[in-house]
Amino acid sequence: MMQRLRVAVETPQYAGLARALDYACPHHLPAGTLVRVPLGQRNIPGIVWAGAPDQEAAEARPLASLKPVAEVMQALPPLPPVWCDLVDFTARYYQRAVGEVALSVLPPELRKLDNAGLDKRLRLLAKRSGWAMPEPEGSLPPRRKSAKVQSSRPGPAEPAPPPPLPTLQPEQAQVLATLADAFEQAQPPCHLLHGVTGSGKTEVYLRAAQHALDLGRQALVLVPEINLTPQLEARFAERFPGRRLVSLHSGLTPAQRLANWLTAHLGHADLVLGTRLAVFCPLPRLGLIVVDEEHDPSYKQQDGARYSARDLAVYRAWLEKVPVVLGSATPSLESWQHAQTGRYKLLTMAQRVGQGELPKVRIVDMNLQPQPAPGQPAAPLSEPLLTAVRARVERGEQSLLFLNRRGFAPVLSCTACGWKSGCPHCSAWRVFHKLDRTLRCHHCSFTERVPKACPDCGNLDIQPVGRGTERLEEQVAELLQGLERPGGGAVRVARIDADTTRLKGALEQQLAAVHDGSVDVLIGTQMVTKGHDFRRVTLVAAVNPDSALFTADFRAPERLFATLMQAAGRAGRDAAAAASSEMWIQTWSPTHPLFTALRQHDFARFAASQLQEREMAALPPFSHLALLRCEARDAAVAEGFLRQARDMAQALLTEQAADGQVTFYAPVPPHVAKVAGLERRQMLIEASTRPGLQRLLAAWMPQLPALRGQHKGLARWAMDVDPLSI
Ligand SMILES: Nc1ncnc2c1ncn2[C@@H]1O[C@H](COP(=O)(O)OP(=O)(O)OP(=O)(O)O)[C@@H](O)[C@H]1O
Ligand SMILES: [Zn+2]
Repeated sequence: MMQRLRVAVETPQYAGLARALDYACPHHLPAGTLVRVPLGQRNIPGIVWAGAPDQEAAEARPLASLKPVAEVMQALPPLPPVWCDLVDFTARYYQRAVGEVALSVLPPELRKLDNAGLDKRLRLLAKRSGWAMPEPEGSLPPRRKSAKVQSSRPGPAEPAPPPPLPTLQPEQAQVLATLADAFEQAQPPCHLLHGVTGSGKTEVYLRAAQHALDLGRQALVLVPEINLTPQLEARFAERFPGRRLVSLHSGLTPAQRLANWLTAHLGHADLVLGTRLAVFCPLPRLGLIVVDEEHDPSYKQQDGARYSARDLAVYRAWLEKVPVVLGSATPSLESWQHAQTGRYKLLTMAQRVGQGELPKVRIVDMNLQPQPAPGQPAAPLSEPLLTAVRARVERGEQSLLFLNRRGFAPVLSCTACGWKSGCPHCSAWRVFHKLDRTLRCHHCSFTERVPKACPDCGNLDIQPVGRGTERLEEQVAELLQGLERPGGGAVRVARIDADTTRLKGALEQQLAAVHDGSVDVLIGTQMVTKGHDFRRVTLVAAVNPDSALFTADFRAPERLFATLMQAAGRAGRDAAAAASSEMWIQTWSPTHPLFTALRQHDFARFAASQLQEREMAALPPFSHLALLRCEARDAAVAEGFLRQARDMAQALLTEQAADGQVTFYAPVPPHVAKVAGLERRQMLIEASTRPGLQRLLAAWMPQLPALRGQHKGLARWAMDVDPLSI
């Protein structure tokens, strides 16, 4: 007999098809089953969704009128119920259609395959990896409770003997004892591991993962950036020979990503390391979630469903009743506040491994430095900093110079008429890249050759203004010319940023050169300040951190503090050299309290003062924000839409019983107002309670598509719940 099935399919946000669609099927299919269903002229992938049939839809579309499911993807076991719950929650919380979220977090390759194609892939993978094919009915391998069963399974490679384990530091041992308890609890708490840089957090993750594996479970480890996965992968692979380890991030080929996802979903992977998208990886034996550098903004997805993988990891751990560890030297103020109120369990590691000291912070007051002669570019490094770098080179130690701006110069300017290299499509400058002599817009990618003469007045003298990493590299190499390394040979300056690492394998190669000591001075963007365990770096310098001090975003200080602490943490990681390690800051605001706190390595004090300010201003975590963004060719259209949307919301609020206060701010342009020819505007909504905000959004968002017709030229809009930058 035909049955009614709800199927989640990917529909555009504005189609208004927020719910799953109904189809007919001759037999019952469990929720989570992958299917292909007809929609319009095509067959598209979908997922059977649980829940009571929609009364209204059932009346409007009787069973007999429903289209049948086109194909059941029997080759794959259904996605587990907790996975569906996580997707449901994500869709509800971040105000997106369930089908959109569900399908967008599957490997893209999976969505393309039919059952035969998938079956073929699975067989190939099973053969290559040496495991038995799943039963066609899709039964999962049973949850293994004992380690004995586990180890009898063939691993991917000939297991090498595991390396000897380091003796735990007392703080590490204490943290691990607490975590061991958590594994025993029916509903383990969320842990915030606040460990200073170099305190051995990774060792804690490794041991906790070991614990999960010993229980026959899988561990999921999230890192903020792709470029941190290879080194973490190497550390885990070395620690767990014979265990199956897969990574999940957007840098994999589609085929690799599918294979790794399948390995995890079928329960064959013991460890999954990945970036934010991995939080959705189905894991039938999940036993532990780790979120490394939990404060990192990369955990927030910036388009589609703008989810926070960190927050979802906490929710998922709660759903699956497994321990979760959020680790950071500079926790987000949201997590820190939860730890203060006892909602999260705070674990602290205040000591560096081997009693190593944290680097001494030196502030260079740029107001006191000699100014360049008129017409001359300013020197990138102040005299005292340059002297310190030279001394390191002569001692055979490494220095890391951090500048968060790539390219040669952020803008080119005509010395005669003042023309500047603006982007014709954006309200931004185009950056001068010297290597290929281009002007590139970092917002819309519009690229042109550098003009030979000023396009406005024909003057031949066009000069770079300001400095990016490419220029810093050139200038520093010049400043250090003639210097010799201890063993002989000229000083070597290298640069690592998004431009030098475009080619596959380039980053690994460049990092290897730093690790093996063939680089003396490393110049880089934020990319090099995170996570790396550089053993020979004894000096880190923030060349120009000031711009971040004075932006309008209320999170700017929190973010700058985290970045600088993390950068400082790259210095003196070898306990033997720790005492002479230094973090240098060149600034025009040397008395800024942020730098004072940094000097004392006092995160707690900094956090307390920030939280106090946030509380007074009713900002997160003391309020809850959503940001309605929209884009149109004409700014007035964008603003008109936002204003009408606001009126609608205010009308809804008077209908709803009050659940705290909700405040609407006026529509404003974001930091970069125009991108690729579209004007952007945004409206901030601030609510005193989370349920109050959620209730408003749930009633309001479905009404927005109806406004579209009244605002001709509106390109798109999106709601950003818990926005990270405003
Ligand atoms: N118990 C230990 N005994 C000896 N060495 C250890 C121990 N724990 C960690 N280490 C070593 O100390 C160094 C720093 O540890 P790790 O990279 O885990 O620090 P971290 O807290 O993750 O730092 P960051 O936050 O800066 O990334 C590593 O080289 C690691 O191998
Ligand atoms: Zn542009």
